[in-house]
Parts: sequence; structure tokens; C-alpha cells
Amino acid sequence: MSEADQLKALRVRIDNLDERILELISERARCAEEVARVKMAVLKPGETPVFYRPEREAWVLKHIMEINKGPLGNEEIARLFREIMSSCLALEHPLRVAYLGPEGTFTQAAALKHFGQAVISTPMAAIDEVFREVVSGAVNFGVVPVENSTEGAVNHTLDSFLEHDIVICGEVELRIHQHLLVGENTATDRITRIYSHAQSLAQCRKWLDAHYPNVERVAVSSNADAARRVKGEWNSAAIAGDMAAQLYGLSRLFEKIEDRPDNSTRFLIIGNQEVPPTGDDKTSAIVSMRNKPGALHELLMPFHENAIDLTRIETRPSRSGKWTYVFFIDFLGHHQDPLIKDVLEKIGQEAVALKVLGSYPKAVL
Ligand SMILES: C=C(O[C@@H]1C=C(C(=O)O)C=C[C@H]1O)C(=O)O
Repeated sequence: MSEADQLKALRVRIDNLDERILELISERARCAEEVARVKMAVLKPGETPVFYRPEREAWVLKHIMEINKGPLGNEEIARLFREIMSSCLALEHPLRVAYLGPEGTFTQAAALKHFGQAVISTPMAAIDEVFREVVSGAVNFGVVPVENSTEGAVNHTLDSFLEHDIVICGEVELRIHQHLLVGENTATDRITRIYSHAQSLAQCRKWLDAHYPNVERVAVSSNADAARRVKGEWNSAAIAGDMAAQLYGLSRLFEKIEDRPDNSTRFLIIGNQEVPPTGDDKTSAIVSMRNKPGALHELLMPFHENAIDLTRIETRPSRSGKWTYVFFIDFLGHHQDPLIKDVLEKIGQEAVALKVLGSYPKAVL
């Protein structure tokens, strides 16, 4: 068979497969509509339906990854299913999600990675505003950064948990690639100023010291804001990610300039809805201990004794007394698991205050 005939035959096969895929996706979407009807039918007066089920979505993605035989990799296949679910959920009820904006930030990328493209996403100017939108019920969920593997905690986010009553419903991790971006009119050999968010400047500190030691580094409110500024200036560049580059039509003068190749940021999904256990969960809590010797030891012991994996501990000023602190802790398990319940009870006896911020499925993607 000639090359042309082979390609023709293969394309006919692909067309047939696409038609079958379309049929199956449509059938799946009709099932999701049916699920919505069932959820509505069992509502008692005054109850609001829960359309979005993160624990179920986590299971679907994990299951697909477990049975995937290739040739597409697990991440690739999960991304496709992520989008199918996102569209199915939007048929039931479109989700409204607020994120730390403006458009083009890594937080927006994290929101889309977690919820898929079919959500209605709204940028907010500050982390605190994301919290307030969720508390007021103006949106279903919020997405905020909480820690970066190079630069550590995002303190604004931790402090916001002290001020708002909110539930953590999920987490999402994003590999952060920073690029040096320039516009069409940038004189690339005469750059005198580089804009970026302080976190991003810090993530590229060594690279900047080596390549642009004498150039002014200007910290602005977001990477997207940095990219926007470069549009109007011939002598400046921005450090930002792909989304900001696309949004403002900038090109990459240098790619992946972050100092650490594994540079990642973890984001939290905040909402008003408790998430049931999946068997592979994480819990976040705030604990404030008495100001006495051995207080931290008392907090850590129950985890050690029960072999519970404490994945993170962060200290912040308590804001209710000088030199008093609260601990933000993350650990594996769900607060409804009997073992975790016991541990929390033990800690509660020693602590001045203990608040579980939420238990949620470990990031799948
Ligand atoms: C279909 C459901 O509703 C939503 C859509 C899902 C899907 O498309 O698979 C999964 C969970 C929910 O977020 C459900 O609850 O099963």
C-alpha cells in the first residue's frame, strides 16, 4: 500500500473511533445529568444540593490511572479525564471558583488543573478577598497558594485561616517554570529592569545574579502584572510563567530559569463543604499550645506514637498576644479515621485551641 493509502485507511479508523468516543462521552454526560436529578430528588426542605464531590473525582482519576495501559502516560490520560469530568459537572451545575489573580497567574493555572476548564473562574486582587468571596457564598470554592518548595510558606494564606471560618477541600501541586519574557519592542541587549512577584524573583535569585547582576529587580503584585508592564517598555523584561506570556503576547528570551529544577507550589482549595474520606487523605489543622517548656514535644508525640506521617509544620504569630504562636500542621489521614480521631483528642487535651481546617484527598495530579 502506498503511504497515501495507508494514511487514508488510518484516518478512516480514527474518524470511526472519534465517533465512538463522542457517543461514549455523551452517554457519560447524560449519566451526570441523571446524577444531578437524583441529588435534587433526595433533598430535604432548606438543603442545598452538593454537586461537586472531590472524593469521587479523586477516585475516578486514580482508577483511570490504575487501569491505564498506555501508550498515553498516566498524567496525560488523567488530564483528559479531568476535562471530561469538568464538563460533566458543569452540565449538572457550573462551579464558581475565585482565585488569586489577576488572570495569567500560577494560581489560575492551579485552579484549572484542579477543576478543569469548564468552571467559571474569577480573579481576586488579594488572598484575603478569595477567602471573603468563599465565606460570603459568592463562589463555591477558592484557590490560594500555600507553600513553595524553594521559598517556603505563603504567610498571607496561613494568616487568613486565623481570621476566617473556612474548610480546606483539596490541594493541588503545580510544577513552577519561570521564564524571562520580553515583548516585540524590547531591546534585549539593553535590559535595565526586570519585573516579577517577590516569590518568583527569589526562586530565580541565583540565575539573576549570574546573568543580570546589575539589572534592577522590581517586585510587583503578581507575575501577570509584571508581564503587562513589559508590553509598554522597551528596556524591561519580566519573570513569569507560560499563562502570563500567552496572555500578554510575550516571548521567552530564556526558559526555565528557576534555580531549582523541582520548583513547585502547593495550592489549597477552600470552601464550605466537608469532604468524606477516600482512604488516601490529608488533614490540616491549627493548634495553639501553652507557652511552657516541652509544648512542641507534647504536640508531636501523639503523631510519633501512632506512626502518623506529619507532612508539614509551620509556625505563625498567634495575633492574640506578643510572642505567642500557633502551629499549622498537615498530616496524612482523615479526621474521621478512628486513629486520627484519637490523636486529635489527645492533642486537644494539651492544647489551648485546636481547629481542624479540613480533611481532603491527597493531590492526584
Ligand atoms: C457525577 C457526579 O457529580 C460530579 C461529576 C463527576 C463526574 O463527572 O464523574 C464526579 C463527581 C461530581 O463532582 C457524581 O457525584 O458522581
